[in-house]
Amino acid sequence: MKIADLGDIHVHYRIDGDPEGHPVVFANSLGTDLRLWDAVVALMPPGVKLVRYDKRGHGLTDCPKGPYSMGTLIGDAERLMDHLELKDAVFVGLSIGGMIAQGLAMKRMDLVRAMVMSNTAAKIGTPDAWDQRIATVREQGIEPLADGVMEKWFTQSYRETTAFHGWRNMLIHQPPEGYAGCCAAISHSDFMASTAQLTLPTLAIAGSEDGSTPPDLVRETADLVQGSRFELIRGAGHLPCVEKPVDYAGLLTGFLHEVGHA
Ligand SMILES: O=C(O)CC1=CCC(=O)O1
Repeated sequence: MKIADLGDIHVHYRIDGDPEGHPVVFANSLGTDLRLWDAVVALMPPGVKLVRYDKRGHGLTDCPKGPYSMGTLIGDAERLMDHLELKDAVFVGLSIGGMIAQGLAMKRMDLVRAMVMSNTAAKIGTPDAWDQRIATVREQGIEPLADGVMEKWFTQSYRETTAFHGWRNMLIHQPPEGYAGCCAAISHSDFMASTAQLTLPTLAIAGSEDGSTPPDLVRETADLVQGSRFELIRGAGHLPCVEKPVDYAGLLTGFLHEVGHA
């Protein structure tokens, strides 16, 4: 197991692929840990260094008291990349991970050579809805939210599989403090103005049945970035890397070739 000591936080990360290869960094969504990328990582081409991590309050990373700010989450990604001496990465961010990607690309162009904005937006949800979610988690834990969240994450047919139960368990086993802390970070974030200033190779990916960041929202966000293109994965919800890993890995591999990373 790999843990980075960043001074005020211990961050769990994992490296697969070629240690000397071009870096690809994966940042996952709210309520998930780095296993989110297992199926996609297994399908990546040779010659790339695949780095993933658990954001604060999730997985095996420390869970400091919340609420967290998006700036702190971006700072964690930045400090982890500096710690691992990663530069010129393709940064793949899903949902809140995609918000981290947008913020990091704005702050540190030396770290982010290109980005994948997966199932994300410049602004996700409304502060009222996030406040309600935070209140529920603080009073009752994550379980009462789980069925509603699963309808956003997965299509009906995936929700009938055995594997589905593992993802539901992943959600409800996250520390409530960390989950609520990240909800607060999303609630207060609006990257509309800053993302509109970005110019870098960008692949936006949406899932046709995504109940959290529907395709039109992802497309609108991608349109803010000069150098972006948009791809839709059919038959997938908010986590197409889980539901359609072959399609997802195919898009990612094509993009890595385009930017000279594979
Ligand atoms: O859990 C959800 O509603 C989906 C989601 C929104 C932001 C994120 O990271 O995941």
